[in-house]
Amino acid sequence: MSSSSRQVPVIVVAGFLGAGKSTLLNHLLRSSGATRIGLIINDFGAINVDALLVAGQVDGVVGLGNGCMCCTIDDDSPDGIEAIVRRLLAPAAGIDAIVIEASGLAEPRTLIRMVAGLTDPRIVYGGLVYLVDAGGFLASRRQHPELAAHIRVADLLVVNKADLLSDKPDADDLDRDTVLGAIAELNSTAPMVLTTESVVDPTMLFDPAPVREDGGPRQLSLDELLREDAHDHHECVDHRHLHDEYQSVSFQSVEPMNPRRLAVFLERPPAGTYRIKGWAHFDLPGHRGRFVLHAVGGRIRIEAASWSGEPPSTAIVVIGVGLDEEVVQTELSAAVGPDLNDEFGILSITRYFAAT
Ligand SMILES: Nc1nc2c(ncn2[C@@H]2O[C@H](COP(=O)(O)OP(=O)(O)OP(=O)(O)O)[C@@H](O)[C@H]2O)c(=O)[nH]1
Repeated sequence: MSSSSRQVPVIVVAGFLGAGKSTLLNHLLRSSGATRIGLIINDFGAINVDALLVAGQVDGVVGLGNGCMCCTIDDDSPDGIEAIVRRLLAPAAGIDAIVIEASGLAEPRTLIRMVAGLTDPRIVYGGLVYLVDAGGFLASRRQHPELAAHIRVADLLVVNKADLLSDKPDADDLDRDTVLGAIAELNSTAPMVLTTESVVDPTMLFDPAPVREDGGPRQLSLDELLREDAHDHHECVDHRHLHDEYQSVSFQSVEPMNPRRLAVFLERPPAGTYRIKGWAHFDLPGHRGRFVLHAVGGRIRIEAASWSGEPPSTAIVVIGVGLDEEVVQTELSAAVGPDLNDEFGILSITRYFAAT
């Protein structure tokens, strides 16, 4: 159990592909002071990019790759959620809160049921925090009406990427009032915080008190969910989840990449691509570090990072609908091998460095 005798809250962080869930975890890890957070990170691709990027920075990270945990986790297995939570609760770990980052395609209701169904008396369900990409929300919702149901079950709505919203009359999908109004209409009871870089006050997540208030909207929504007939794994058979439509293709190379050709891949990815994430190494003079790559609905961001003692390599996961795996592999393979005469090729990558 944790250093205190309180129950450890288990918080689920969900949200569509690229909304800012990992950014939120990183923010929590940096800003939670003495609170020790245990992380369970589920990723859709065969390479668990999110967990690999967090592991090494903190203890208590468990990665669950290759499929949404809402369908692939077997509760009774040694790798089941119950067993993982129990491991994190070992007294030596001194964990005060457990945060589960769901894959961007997970079904939040199933995750809530999964956590609420945990029997260990040392934990308490800490609520569903749902991240929304403010810039992509209206378009994603048109494509996936089921996102409305995800927002309805949230206990805390984090509307992230506020920097992409605009007050200009011709802002269309980026119009601030329209976006916020559409989200509020779906869930008027959950508190909504508008953020950039997922900067949320950690006390909004780690105070478990609101969940125990009888009769509050959180408790009611949980009760309703628990009463629903379609239970546990049967739900995966009976219902279509977002991830039924999506595929992921994973690419790895130990050979350095060609920055210019990789930038073209990110800018003009194969048909059906929505999300690209991972890291690359270019092994060029002055640019031998890790380049963390992100593309969400066509928006590209690249960050410089270190290898933290790992051997340099490239690992990229491409997620989308109707992806042709062979095309993805062929195009990424064609971007292997730097051109040492292309002195300025790296600029096609560094131009996407996030302004900080
Ligand atoms: N413009 C902008 N980009 C952001 C903001 N917050 C996060 N991002 C970027 O959005 C991209 C996706 O962020 P992640 O935190 O990896 O998103 P995620 O929800 O974990 O992604 P998946 O796990 O793939 O679903 C990254 O490039 C982030 O740097 C923000 O407030 N504004």
